[in-house]
Amino acid sequence: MLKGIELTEAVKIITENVPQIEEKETIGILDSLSGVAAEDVFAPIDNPPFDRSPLDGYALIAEDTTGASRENPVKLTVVGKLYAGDASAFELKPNQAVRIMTGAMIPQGANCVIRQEATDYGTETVAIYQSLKAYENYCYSGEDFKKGTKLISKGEKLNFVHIGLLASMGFTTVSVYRKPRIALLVTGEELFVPGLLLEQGKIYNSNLFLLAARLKELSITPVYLQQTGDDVDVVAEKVRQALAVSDAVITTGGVSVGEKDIFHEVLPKLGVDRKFWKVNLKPGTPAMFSTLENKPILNLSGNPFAALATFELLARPMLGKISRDTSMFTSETTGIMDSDFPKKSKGKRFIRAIYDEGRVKLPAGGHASGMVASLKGCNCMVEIEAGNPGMKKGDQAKVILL
Ligand SMILES: Nc1nc2c(c(=O)[nH]1)N[C@H]1C(S)=C(S)[C@@H](COP(=O)(O)OP(=O)(O)OC[C@H]3O[C@@H](n4cnc5c(N)ncnc54)[C@H](O)[C@@H]3O)O[C@H]1N2
Ligand code: MOO
Repeated sequence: MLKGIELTEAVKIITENVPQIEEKETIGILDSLSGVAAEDVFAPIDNPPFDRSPLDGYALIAEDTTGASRENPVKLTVVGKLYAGDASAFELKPNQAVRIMTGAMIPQGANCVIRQEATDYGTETVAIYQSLKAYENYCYSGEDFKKGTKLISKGEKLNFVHIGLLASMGFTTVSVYRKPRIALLVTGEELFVPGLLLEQGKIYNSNLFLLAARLKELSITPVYLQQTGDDVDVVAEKVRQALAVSDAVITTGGVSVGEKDIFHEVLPKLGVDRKFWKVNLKPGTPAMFSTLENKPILNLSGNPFAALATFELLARPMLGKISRDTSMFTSETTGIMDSDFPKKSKGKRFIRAIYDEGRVKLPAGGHASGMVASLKGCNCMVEIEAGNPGMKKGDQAKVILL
């Protein structure tokens, strides 16, 4: 088999040849979940916007409570009541208190709040059973964030915390980079749509669903999902259609050396600039990458695990670059093998596995690239370097987290 390029080289070629999304859009904050901030966001207000009570109790002047205890209470005159949401018009004088609820503005002149449990709950006058220090039980305006603070930086991926924060600043919309539009096209005359009764020689198309679901997990909704046979002209037309509506096209099947491995004919027909064919890894060796008018086409192997492995290794860096979402890049760790895994082939190999607190377990089922069932429960791939005859129990393994 023709020698391919190394994985690092393949990733470099991909990331150097895909454009980043430049278009920004202003969308509702809830719709921005998992979007990438296109601008810095500065707080337009202090939060909280006013000094407020953290307790249900009485706002008062700490100096009035000196020496107060249950045996020796201090009596203060209650001059009014403040609920959360009330605008305070009070100006407290010595020996006065205001009945106050959690979240209400602390009135002018008061410098602390006593919890109601340390009083007699009085309405005209209140007995104070405890001595307080100035600014005890006191929430300052701006203690969460000050007006002008940069709370979100351009390039940050927005999660539920960012969205809560945007709301707490009073924003209803936020500027994000447009989400990438990804097209998925799977090829193969043998493919049947799930739901139809299988005929002899046919299999259900699982790749389209596997990869579409994976994209969704990565917070990308594919814009084009198509299954087609092995007709070169039809596939070429579908790729054209897919490119017209997307930022990148990912396909599976038809990239190896068989007579129906049609992408060798489809790509020249489209007039693409093919950047590589074959990467020195298993599964998914015959992956191909091209660009057409600056848009990437990534052709992955048809075997479901090969498609998934190369999606993780090649498509995710591509998506990371396009979307500017750095969490799209896979992360690595190391773990100790719980069992042996002998490797026959000489080249680099990725196997499915389960990473759990520093240990790497292998699933019970088979590891062939056409096998899907044993993928269940797997959350990583172990990278076994070229030349390594296999992993032994107790070996340290390089783990790519899925
Ligand atoms: N003589 C050689 N034969 C093969 C070689 C080789 O070097 N010399 N390489 C093998 C390797 S490695 C791989 S990987 C496969 C890759 O083939 P393709 O990427 O061209 O994929 P297909 O032939 O179309 O399909 C492979 C396999 O996967 C099944 N498949 C395809 N699409 C789907 C789908 N959407 N859902 C589920 N399963 C799918 C397909 O039926 C095949 O069984 O080539 C080897 N051959
Ligand atoms: O490259 Mo393939 O190992 O059979 O998926």
